[in-house]
Amino acid sequence: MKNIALFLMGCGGVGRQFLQQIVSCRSLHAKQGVHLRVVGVCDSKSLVVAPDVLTAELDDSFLLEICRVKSNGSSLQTLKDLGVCQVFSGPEVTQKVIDIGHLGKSAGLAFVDCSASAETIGVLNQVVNFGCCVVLANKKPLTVPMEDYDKLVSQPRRLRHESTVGAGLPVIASLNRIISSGDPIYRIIGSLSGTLGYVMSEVEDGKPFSQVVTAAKSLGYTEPDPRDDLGGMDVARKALILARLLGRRLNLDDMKIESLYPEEMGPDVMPLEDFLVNGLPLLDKKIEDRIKQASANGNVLRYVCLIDDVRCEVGIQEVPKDSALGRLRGSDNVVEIYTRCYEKRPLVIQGAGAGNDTTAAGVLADILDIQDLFP
Ligand SMILES: NC(=O)C1=CN([C@@H]2O[C@H](COP(=O)(O)OP(=O)(O)OC[C@H]3O[C@@H](n4cnc5c(N)ncnc54)[C@H](OP(=O)(O)O)[C@@H]3O)[C@@H](O)[C@H]2O)C=CC1
Ligand SMILES: N[C@@H](CC=O)C(=O)O
Repeated sequence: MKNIALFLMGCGGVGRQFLQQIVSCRSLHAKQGVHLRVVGVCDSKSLVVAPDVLTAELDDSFLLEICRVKSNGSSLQTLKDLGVCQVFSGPEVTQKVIDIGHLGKSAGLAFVDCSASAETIGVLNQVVNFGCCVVLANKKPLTVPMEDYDKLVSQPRRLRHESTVGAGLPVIASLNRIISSGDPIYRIIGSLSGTLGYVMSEVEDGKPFSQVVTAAKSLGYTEPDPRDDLGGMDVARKALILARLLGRRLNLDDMKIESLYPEEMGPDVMPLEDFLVNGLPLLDKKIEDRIKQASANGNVLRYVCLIDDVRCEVGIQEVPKDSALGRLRGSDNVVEIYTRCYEKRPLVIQGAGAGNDTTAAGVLADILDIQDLFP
């Protein structure tokens, strides 16, 4: 039986779904001759770890208890019946996580980043250096300045990040296959935000913007702060990840990013709760008017991402209702890839582009994909 040791960073909507999928896929994985051994889990403040990272694991009932505690909004410190597991909190957590990476060096260990933090890059770069694998749902480690990015991607066979673009859709895998076949990629165009896709199509159907954004948040489509989606930053990160995969040496600062909310409603000015309760309704009329105007022209609004040899940009565009982008509904993403082989008729990838379930499934598939790197 192949034994894959995992350490999970981030136990929010995606992280919990990931743990639940591991537990529910036990018999399937056993048939495939694989066992996923979760050795530790951390959130923003605490860490729970098995007594011996080389041999022990957090058992399934304990993993489900972690999910229960975290979904109640409690800290890992409130976990009862720890048995032989240990909990750490505060400033020592980061060093403990790095120590675990060091231990995992010989036996094989994958760090799974399901956080939404830019701060995990320090730990990830250290554990990559130790020889660990890294699997990401978190886009931020891939959109750091180039110097840190280069370190993270220095061992490409040990890095997987399918869920960072298009949730569970096979966007990265398809691009990697095209790149390795030597087929030049001329252009990528698409709608890569599940949240903005859902918001635009629901507002088109007559619902208020503020109500639809709140629904997208509760459906698990948005980032922890939906302004990351509404401000275009989340799509910009996805576009940057794709552009860097194509070899472009760009940073987020180089990109033009169009926002659906004004600066005075930004995270540095307005607390999240205030934005959700008071800020969002103030935007209803403006968005509704823009959508009506597009409709009067026979069009719909879509938040579009475009990457070619010179451009890497994201923003709102009016597109014909009956185009591939215009026909998108709900949280679906669509990506069109134009290459020498797909010159006139692009390779098109389409489907659910957000949600905890599909994202976690993408992470799980990435892990099974690197099983050959484990003893
Ligand atoms: N939902 C979706 O459709 C998709 C999501 N993603 C990505 O998945 C990631 C997770 O999203 P989601 O689950 O919704 O986010 P949540 O906000 O629900 O959860 C984030 C988790 O990360 C933890 N965390 C924060 N900082 C750190 C840190 N420095 N180290 C370790 N853990 C940390 C939080 O801790 P605490 O509990 O203490 O706050 C929390 O448990 C995001 O990066 C998102 O962009 C990617 C594709 C699709
Ligand atoms: N918030 C993101 C989730 C996936 O990356 C989106 O809406 O697409």
